[in-house]
Amino acid sequence: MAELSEELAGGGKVEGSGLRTITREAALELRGYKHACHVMLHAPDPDSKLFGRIPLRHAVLMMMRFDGRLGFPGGFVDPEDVSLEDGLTRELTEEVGWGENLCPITEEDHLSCQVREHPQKMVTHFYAKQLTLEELSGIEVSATHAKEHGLEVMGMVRVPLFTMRDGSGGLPAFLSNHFIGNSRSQLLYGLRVLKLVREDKLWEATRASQGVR
Ligand SMILES: O=c1[nH]cnc2c1ncn2[C@@H]1O[C@H](COP(=O)(O)OP(=O)(O)O)[C@@H](O)[C@H]1O
Repeated sequence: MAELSEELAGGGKVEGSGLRTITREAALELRGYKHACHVMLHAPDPDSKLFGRIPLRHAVLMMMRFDGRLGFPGGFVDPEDVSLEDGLTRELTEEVGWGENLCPITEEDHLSCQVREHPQKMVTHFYAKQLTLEELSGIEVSATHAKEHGLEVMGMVRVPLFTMRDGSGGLPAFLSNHFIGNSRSQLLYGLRVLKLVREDKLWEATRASQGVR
């Protein structure tokens, strides 16, 4: 139970990593740490209904990585990048074909930040960017033409935010996949703070995901 609350609060759990939450400002003061930035792209989808009855409400993107794990688009910030957001945009260009037609990712989109000591000293910055459904669908298409398509990125996936009547299909089954780093807790945190899934539903789905086979 304690672990669940920790994950929903964005604390997460990565075995032996010594993960802790800090502010963006404190992260930028750190010396000798690598910074990685990842973003949850999402869009309101008020009209779509699965099987004509399950309202989807929002579209949220993650990606299938080269290593068979799910994660968010993004990556390590290089020393040449002017800012964290600049590094994130560069990674997004390579991974999903992020174009200049889209609003740039800014400091205001920064959602949370965690520092870890093992296996290497690094900070993971998590962003969330709201797009229109049309823009999000455009990203799904441009990702198939991006530099890393079929290489580091095997494909974009939408996260099912609903739970099926059987109690395990949908979000619980999705959460039982393998996730890279702390991306699973980033997902839960993003869904919770942006109110994309009701907190009680999120709690239930997280619990149910432990029993999915
Ligand atoms: O979605 C994510 N959330 C949090 N950490 C992630 C995510 N994806 C990858 N990471 C971690 O961030 C670091 C950078 O990995 P990534 O593969 O994204 O960057 P790269 O393309 O620059 O190599 C790695 O330590 C990886 O485990």
